[in-house]
Amino acid sequence: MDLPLAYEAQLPIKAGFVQEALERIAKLEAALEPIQPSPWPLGYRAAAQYAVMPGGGLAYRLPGTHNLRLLERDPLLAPPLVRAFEQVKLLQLACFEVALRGSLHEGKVLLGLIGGDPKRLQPVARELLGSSPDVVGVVWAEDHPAGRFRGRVQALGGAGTLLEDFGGVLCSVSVQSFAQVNPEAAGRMYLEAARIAGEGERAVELYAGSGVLGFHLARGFGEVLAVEISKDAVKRGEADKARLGVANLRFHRGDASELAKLGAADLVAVDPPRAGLSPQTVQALLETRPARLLYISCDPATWARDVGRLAREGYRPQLVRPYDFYPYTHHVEVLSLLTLA
Ligand SMILES: C[S@@+](CC[C@H](N)C(=O)[O-])C[C@H]1O[C@@H](n2cnc3c(N)ncnc32)[C@H](O)[C@@H]1O
Repeated sequence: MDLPLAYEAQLPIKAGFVQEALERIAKLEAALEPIQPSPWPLGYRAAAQYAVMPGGGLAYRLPGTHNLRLLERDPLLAPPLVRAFEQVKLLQLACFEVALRGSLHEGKVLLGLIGGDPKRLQPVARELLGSSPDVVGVVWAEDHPAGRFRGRVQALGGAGTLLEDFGGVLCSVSVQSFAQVNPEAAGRMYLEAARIAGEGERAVELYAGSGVLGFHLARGFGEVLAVEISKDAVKRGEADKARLGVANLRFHRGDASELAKLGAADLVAVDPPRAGLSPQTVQALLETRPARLLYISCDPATWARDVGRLAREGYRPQLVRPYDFYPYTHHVEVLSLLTLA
């Protein structure tokens, strides 16, 4: 049996990934703040995706292969998702993948069925919604070459969103667009991000998702503009803004590289996907030259590439803190603040 590394032993290794990326890729010397552990080493995940086994059951796809490993249980899942997993794994599902998104705040789960024919999946969705105390909404999504939830999405019944607590701010989550998978760890990070971002007249948040960080920044800035490409995320953000009554946060559906057209800001915050900033977005940042740049990343290598590039143009890291959002995986999140020298 493979015994995983004890949780406490994983933390210095992950902090080491970030330190090494900073030194070897960004070519910068800077002391890291201590890594922030996840509040829960197991049972932390509020979102997960599985392949559906041809004869039934849920499986992980082994990295870099088409091989599947059938799962009896998934110890990383948070309690509401554990119960949903137990129900969903017993269903005969004529689809390719399932996605679960839960809320720790509400104790409920949304289910996404990916691939197959939505008409054929409708009866099983209805049956699940009628019998499950945990699964409260089901959507179908086309199996799209550009990735999960990039094509058509159709509601099969029940709720489309749930409310989740991210650092004391209740924001909506859906199965088809991004929200952090470890809400308690992420909530701590959003609070620290807003603290180090400080105050000012105007902040622009790029790669904003539904604006969870933006709601935190809106306490310290006169106006926050949240820029996001996903229609579903912006729709959720607009609904959250109305529910929370936050008048000084605005959403702009568009590409992060449009920054230079969006007006001056005291602070620009970025939280890109794993690929990091596009060359056009780096260019736009260098044209805009905000005095403070908050950079949140889920990939230390692309973060260090971008930080190295920005450092050659005068930015210096003032604070770098790794966060462990993903215990028992090799992933690590980085919170950083760069300022103009
Ligand atoms: C890592 S998520 C961060 C979301 C948000 N900051 C949060 O904490 O929930 C990255 C987000 O960037 C969005 N995105 C990806 N490419 C983009 C682009 N070129 N311009 C704007 N947003 C983009 C994705 O849809 C996703 O919501």
